Amino acid sequence: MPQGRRKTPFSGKAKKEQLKAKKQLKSFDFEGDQKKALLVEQQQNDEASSSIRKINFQPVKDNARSNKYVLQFHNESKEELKERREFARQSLLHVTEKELEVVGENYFLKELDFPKRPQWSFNMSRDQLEQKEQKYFKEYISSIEEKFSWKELSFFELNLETWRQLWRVLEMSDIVLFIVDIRFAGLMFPPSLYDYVINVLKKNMILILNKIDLSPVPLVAAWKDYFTEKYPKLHVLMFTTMPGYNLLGKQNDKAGLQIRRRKGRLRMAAEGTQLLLEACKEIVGNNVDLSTWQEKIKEETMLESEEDESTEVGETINVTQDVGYFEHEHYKGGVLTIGCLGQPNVGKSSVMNAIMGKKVVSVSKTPGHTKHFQTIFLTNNVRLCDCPGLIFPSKVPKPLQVLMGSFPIAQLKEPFTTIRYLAERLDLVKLLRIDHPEGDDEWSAMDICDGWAKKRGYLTAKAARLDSYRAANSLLRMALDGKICLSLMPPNYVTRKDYWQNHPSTDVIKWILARRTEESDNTAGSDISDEDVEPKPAAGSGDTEHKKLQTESESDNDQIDLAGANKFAVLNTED
Ligand SMILES: Nc1nc2c(ncn2[C@@H]2O[C@H](COP(=O)(O)OP(=O)(O)OP(=O)(O)O)[C@@H](O)[C@H]2O)c(=O)[nH]1
Repeated sequence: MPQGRRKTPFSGKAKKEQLKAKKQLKSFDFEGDQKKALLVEQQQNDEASSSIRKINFQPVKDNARSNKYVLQFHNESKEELKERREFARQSLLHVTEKELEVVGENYFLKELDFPKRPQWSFNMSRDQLEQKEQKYFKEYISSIEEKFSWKELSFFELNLETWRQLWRVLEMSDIVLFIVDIRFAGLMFPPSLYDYVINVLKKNMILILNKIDLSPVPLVAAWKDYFTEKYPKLHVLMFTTMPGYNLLGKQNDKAGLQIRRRKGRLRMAAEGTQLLLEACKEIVGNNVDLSTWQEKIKEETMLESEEDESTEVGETINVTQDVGYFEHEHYKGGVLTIGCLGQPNVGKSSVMNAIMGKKVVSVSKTPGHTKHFQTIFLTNNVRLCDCPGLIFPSKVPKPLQVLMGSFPIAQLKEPFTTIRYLAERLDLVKLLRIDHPEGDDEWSAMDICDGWAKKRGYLTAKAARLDSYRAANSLLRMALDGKICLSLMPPNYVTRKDYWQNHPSTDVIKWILARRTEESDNTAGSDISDEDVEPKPAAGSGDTEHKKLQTESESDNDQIDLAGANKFAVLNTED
């Protein structure tokens, strides 16, 4: 036998697999599904053996660069996932309304600070700066690992590149605009960021409570008051990027969603924007002349909705390239720079569009859509800067993070504990009008999913069993959109409901919502009648309306999102 490299035994099946893989690699130069699948598979294999999970990974050839800003989270272990799946099969427990009250500091612990940019100077080379930041970030992660186990922590951003985006936006901004989704406001606002912006950077900070169309008006008033009291230097504003949502009146009419849709061009959220302008005026004083911005709002308010919807994505965008060094000077050149920060999916891009009165940055239902910060001039001396969504380290439970939109639903390995979280706080059985799949009266999260799968006819392709996974995904998407609407509450809200019901700021809230018709203040999150849930279709019209609804809601970039607040329409929509 000739001397040389010893061959390892190779089965016929393994040989076949090898040849198949080679064939696939040969077709690498061709664009198409095969190449995409190969790259995603390659990424998944890498991931399985790594402690870091990369999310929204793009299957492109030049992946090193394109995927610089992908979300990176700690990978959950197999045991963790197994434990959670078993938990989802156990009977649901009832959670009282009082337990929806949250105190942010219990989740954003002091020991869980966010990464700050290490000291730098103009004498450092780009490489030196890069290395210093990498070393710092590694040490930062190790220090967290020493104090906490990954299991008890939330998903939070582990991609240094994304934190760098935050550092740059913080450096270049005169005012930091932090945006939260009102439904989860208490668990989206990191006190450590407030402390850093106000006390270390000595900058001003505005908190935008966005998506107020999704929460009851008294609850919005209570959240505003909570933040104003707790963070005295914070300017707190309420906002919706979908004002005039209820322009067409009744909401539980036979036509369901369609009647709640505001028709016409995408317009500026003028009421909310006016309040933002006033807050900015108070902050900048005489340093920047904001009269052009005021003019813009005035013009917009006077405009009739006859104009065309103008979509001008990228028109005035100046995607700022890597800014390694940036020395901040307040109101440099008489320009006010406002940096928009917040967790993924809170509506940062939508807020920018709503302030502009036209679509200038792209919006998506998929969390983590904005990858690189971008700047845009609102007027000749007001500049907005949109930062990618950032998840700060905390102890917010993972199922809740999914509902908050911090984690892309499509990438979830185990959606059922999130359904459990939801079903213990909202009466999903009643809301969805589902029957127990086994005729029982003890419900588990899995039963809810199976009940929904049965109702919607979701079956697996191979064995034609109920597709619980698809049902769970469908329910989570509805929760993200606000069709199934869960809102957390500030401390002591439940015992003081009457007080908030008649609070003076409820009038301002209704004005921001631009509601023209008299409506109940508790539209979101209240009880649902049978009539609301399953409206009888008008003779001969149901089918067409239903189809229209499907096509319109499919668009990922649909700024005037018809789904929005209408939890009454859960049975009218397709996912
Ligand atoms: N109901 C309601 N939905 C909103 C509002 N603002 C934004 N949305 C929806 O929230 C989703 C996320 O909006 P984006 O503007 O893409 O959010 P983002 O914070 O830029 O997201 P990332 O790119 O993940 O950082 C989209 O489906 C929007 O239509 C609002 O005021 N009310």
